[in-house]
Amino acid sequence: MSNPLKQLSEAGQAVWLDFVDRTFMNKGGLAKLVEEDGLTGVTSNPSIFEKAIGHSDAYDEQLERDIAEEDVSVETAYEALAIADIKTACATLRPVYDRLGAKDGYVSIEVSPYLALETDTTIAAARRLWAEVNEPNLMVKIPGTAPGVPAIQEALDAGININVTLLFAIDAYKAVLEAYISALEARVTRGEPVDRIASVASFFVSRIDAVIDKQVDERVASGDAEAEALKALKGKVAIANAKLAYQHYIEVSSSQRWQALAAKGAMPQRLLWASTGTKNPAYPDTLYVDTLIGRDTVNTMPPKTMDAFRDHGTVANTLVADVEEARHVLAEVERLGLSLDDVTSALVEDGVRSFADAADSLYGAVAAKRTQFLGDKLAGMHEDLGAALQGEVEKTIERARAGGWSRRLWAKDASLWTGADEGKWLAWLAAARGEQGDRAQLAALAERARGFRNVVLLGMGGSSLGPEVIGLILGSGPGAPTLHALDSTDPGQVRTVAEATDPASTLYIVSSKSGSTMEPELLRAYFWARAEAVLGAETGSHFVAVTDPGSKLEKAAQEKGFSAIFAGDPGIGGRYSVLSVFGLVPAAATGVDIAHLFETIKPMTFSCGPDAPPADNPGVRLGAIIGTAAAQGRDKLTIIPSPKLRPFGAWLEQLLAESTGKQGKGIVPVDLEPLGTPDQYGDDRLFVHLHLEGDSSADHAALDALKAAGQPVVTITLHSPEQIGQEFVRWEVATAIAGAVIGINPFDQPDVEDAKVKTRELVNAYEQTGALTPESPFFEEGPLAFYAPSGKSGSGDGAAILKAFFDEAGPGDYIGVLAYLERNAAHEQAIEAIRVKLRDAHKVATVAGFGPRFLHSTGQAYKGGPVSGLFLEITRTPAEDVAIPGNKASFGTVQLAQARGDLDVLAERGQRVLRVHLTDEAAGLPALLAALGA
Ligand SMILES: O=P(O)(O)OC[C@H]1O[C@](O)(CO)[C@@H](O)[C@@H]1O
Repeated sequence: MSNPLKQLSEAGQAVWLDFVDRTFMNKGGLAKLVEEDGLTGVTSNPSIFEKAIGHSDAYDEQLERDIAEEDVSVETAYEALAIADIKTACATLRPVYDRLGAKDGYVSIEVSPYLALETDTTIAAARRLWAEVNEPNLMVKIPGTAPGVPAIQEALDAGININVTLLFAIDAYKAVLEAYISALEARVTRGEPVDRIASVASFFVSRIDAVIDKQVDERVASGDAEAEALKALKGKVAIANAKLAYQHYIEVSSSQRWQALAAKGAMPQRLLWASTGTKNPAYPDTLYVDTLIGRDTVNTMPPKTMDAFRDHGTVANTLVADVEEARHVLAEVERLGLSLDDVTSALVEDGVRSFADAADSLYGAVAAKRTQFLGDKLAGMHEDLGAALQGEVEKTIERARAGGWSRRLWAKDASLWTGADEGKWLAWLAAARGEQGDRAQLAALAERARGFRNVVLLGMGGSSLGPEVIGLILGSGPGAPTLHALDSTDPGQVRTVAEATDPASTLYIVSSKSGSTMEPELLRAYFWARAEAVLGAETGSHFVAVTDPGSKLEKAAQEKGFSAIFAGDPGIGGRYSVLSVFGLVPAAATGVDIAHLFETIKPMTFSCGPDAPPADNPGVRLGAIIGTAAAQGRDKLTIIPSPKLRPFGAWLEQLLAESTGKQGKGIVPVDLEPLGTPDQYGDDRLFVHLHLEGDSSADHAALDALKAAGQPVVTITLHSPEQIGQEFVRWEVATAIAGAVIGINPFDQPDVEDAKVKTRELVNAYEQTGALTPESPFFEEGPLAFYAPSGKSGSGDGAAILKAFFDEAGPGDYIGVLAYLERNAAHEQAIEAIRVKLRDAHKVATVAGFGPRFLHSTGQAYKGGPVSGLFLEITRTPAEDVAIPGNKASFGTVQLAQARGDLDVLAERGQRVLRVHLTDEAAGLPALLAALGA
């Protein structure tokens, strides 16, 4: 005996299934419905796939296979799963399609819900899905939003079957039917066939009642005078709305315009009742099927509704019954001020949002599985944040998800930050994909560099720190030269590099994005003269430049006959440039295999992609954590590296500090501060353990103790040192996102400039007068001379002055030791001792920098970031200075000018500062350590 579902088709209404699931289809569930219930179609949507893929392991095998190719994005991986299912469903329905001569037997797949409000990308997506599924009984589903309608028309015009989804309002449906007819007419005009183009208009039903009924209940509860009339509308409005939509369909079908198309074989665009599962348990479970039965329509049912209807549905020609009553219902809706227009437009918005939410959850599930399958190919991350911070982080992640931050980052949407020029500074995303740097030019350099023993890199900040990390962690390739990165004007340091590198066997890389930074200019003058004395006319062949097009350095390199000039991308700021030529040129010159580097990086770049929602996007997630921690007062990001990864912090410091430290906000990175016990820390820290698998250093136990004491710790695990390349990508994304959380532009560095200007003034004055502007210490003791900006001083002996200064440190403050000294092991040790002493005495974070290196890095945050610093600046009179060819000022003079300029600006910004000048280089530092008790 024919069951009610079958009777429906006999009454002219197609029964479709609003459900797809691989296991269900593999077990023959779909075929059974076709066979036994007369099913003639299938619809899917992002929520349906989310349920299927996100909550079962039926897709794991394919997913694991697909993402073995690591450059498969989450979206591509998801689509491959969905397309495979849709093809299976198309094959199951194909006999129906053939039997009915294309009148039915369709399977729908929806374009990405993120595109619901974009015409062009929707058209492109529809074309892509149509081509990829490549089955005549496919329908591509496009939301019938205002921007969707032109996309629908264009797709139909191109011969693609379309299921228009998310229709709630009769006017929206009218626009869609018009688009269908116009598309067919255009085809007829061009002499193209129209008899195989199918379309349905999916009119959503139950959601309307869900909203209206709620409004009715609220008004009744508030004692509305029209309570009875309002109550009479409950459960009626959605059906009335659908009935009147059908009346429009009948009207248009009988029009001459349609008849002309029908004569050419055009099939009607059927109304499809969607959202037909009953939401209100008080209503019959077959309500939205029983009441909407009519010819040339479709009802797509979730399995539960289908089972209910099969069991106890009633088939009658209800759709055209009681039309006057339907009109009355809608008139009542208006009379009672319920505004169906408002309800339906809100429902469209909700519908778009809820499909996007479902897609987020779906993409998140795919991204999480992807991470699982990538295993050790992807550096891992684990959080122990403590309940309070974790709760705040989850709120940020939800805000980021709802706001589409992963997508907006990659779309270079400046409104993610301050809406300034941020969009212009995101070319580092392409660099992360390995799209920067001419590989042939790099290979040629690598080949030529093999003839050298040393590579001397002259550059500051972003032009030196990344290459130095690569050089120190990955090392030189076999037979390739050794890297010496020089980012200082310290005469001792300049001399050390000069003495270690014979010009005859040295390749010099002068690296500056702007091409006008003072330090590389002076270093270039010095090393050029030194090389020229040995190499004469051959000097240029030992020099290469890396700089942005049109810079002063580019011009100088051309004039001097440098052997190569590598052009940077002006769309990348210095600190984000490591995977562009600024990092790749020194890496290639020292024999790093660039292709292999990007192979290693790839899993991270894809995992941080636009389609990986924040919770499952390693970069965005980390950004949410560090940004939220900073906003909650945990703004001292303390880097605890495995020994082999120690160099990474210098690069990370610049990235975090220069990007976020401005407008009195931001993150203060704390690098190379030895790990202490819980009692030595306040509640302003976030620890990041940069862990290299296999390292069993003592820090593990200390970190466990911190976690147990409630300090937040993020553990990042690299499975090999090579994965350091992945961390460049993760942290660049994280920093950009942290900028969005903190609410600043992470791509400018406004405060660095001020110190540069002050330094320039001092150096220029020196060039004219032969002396720096005079200054006098407020106190002298042996080899120590104490300076403070005007009006500030101290009393007692050196130890007392230092004590009084540091005693000002309170909770949340930090102490900075800014050493304008040679960066060498002995000085590093001395500074570490000072930091530990001060941290333990005052329970505050300590940072340190060698000047002028840190000026182009953390200096931005010290000047523009939180005004909670106490800075001890250490300068000295060098025992042996180094002259700079073509300049009156020596390196020692320039360095001192930089220190003074820096101190002035720090003081101007309200930071607390004290300078100790070592008048005797050898005796000074021990005397200072003694005065500090370190
Ligand atoms: O590559 P350039 O233009 O010489 O700049 C070096 C560094 O100086 C800074 O501009 C800060 O002074 C950094 O942002 C940059 O990385």
